[in-house]
Amino acid sequence: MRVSVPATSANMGPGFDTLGVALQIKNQVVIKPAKFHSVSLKGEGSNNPALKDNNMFISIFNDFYHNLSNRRRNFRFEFYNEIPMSRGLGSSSAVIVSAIASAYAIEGIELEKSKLLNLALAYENHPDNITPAVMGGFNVATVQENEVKFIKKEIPKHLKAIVVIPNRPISTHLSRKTLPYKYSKDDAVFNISHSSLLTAAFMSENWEMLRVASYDKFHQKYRMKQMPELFEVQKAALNNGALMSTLSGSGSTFFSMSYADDSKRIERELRIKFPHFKIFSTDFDNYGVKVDR
Ligand SMILES: Nc1ncnc2c1ncn2[C@@H]1O[C@H](COP(=O)(O)OP(=O)(O)O)[C@@H](O)[C@H]1O
Ligand SMILES: N[C@@H](CCOP(=O)(O)O)C(=O)O
Repeated sequence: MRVSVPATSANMGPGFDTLGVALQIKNQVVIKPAKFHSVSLKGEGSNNPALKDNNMFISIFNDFYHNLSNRRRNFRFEFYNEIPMSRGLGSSSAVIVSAIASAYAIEGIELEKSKLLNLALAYENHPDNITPAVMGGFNVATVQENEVKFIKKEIPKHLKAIVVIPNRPISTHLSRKTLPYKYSKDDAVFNISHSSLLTAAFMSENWEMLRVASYDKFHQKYRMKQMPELFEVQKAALNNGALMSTLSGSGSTFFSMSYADDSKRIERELRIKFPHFKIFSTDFDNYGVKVDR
């Protein structure tokens, strides 16, 4: 059985804890019944021995598997990870979503995506990564009475994402603690209006409006202060034709979006200016988590 799940870029600038997109950067896990428990890891995290012992995927998988199954079984877990950890590309959401989906799939139990999403909420209480990880596409999401309420929009093929991934990890949990406890009414209105405009731009495919809508006063400047070079990345991406350029989740990755025709040029210019960062363009994912039995 194989489960794949996309990376996600949350917030999209002003949509703190609300907006997110899924990217064609994937983690995959293959799970096979076996005589003994074993783990193999390829790609991101493969140089981290701790992930072979106390792995967040395996502990969530076991929680669900033991609740769903009356049998005791051992498994071989083969992980193929493309999503870098603690870089603001939703690695933790990917783990949560794929672990829950895997436990149901290995027991042969159908799990509706909406139920999977609500189960994932118990592990990550902001819905902006888990929603696109499950559903794919661009999503606006909120939580009401312990349920995720969301609207999804597929992203057309003529748009690309360009990611700039610094070497430095940022823990989402710690980074959230550096944000202000209260905001002024002016800042709140700024973010509500920009986030609403950005959502309307996606829904109506008015891509030019992203150039106006993607600014934020809630989190980016506080987080980007830790890595001031990110302000230069944002400026360079926008000057070279990106439609929007924002901190991805809590960082450290910077996410930009452009027409496909512009993406290679933007990627090239960013690579020249920031040779020490990993930079590439990628498609959006419109499907979300995928289970092959
Ligand atoms: N492939 C993985 N396998 C196991 N655990 C992972 C994996 N990817 C991420 N994690 C867990 O998620 C944590 C990173 O979560 P977080 O700080 O929210 O970063 P991100 O912005 O990438 O979601 C890691 O420290 C690790 O505990
Ligand atoms: N809204 C959250 C998003 C965190 O995304 P991640 O990919 O960094 O986990 C936040 O801004 O804290």
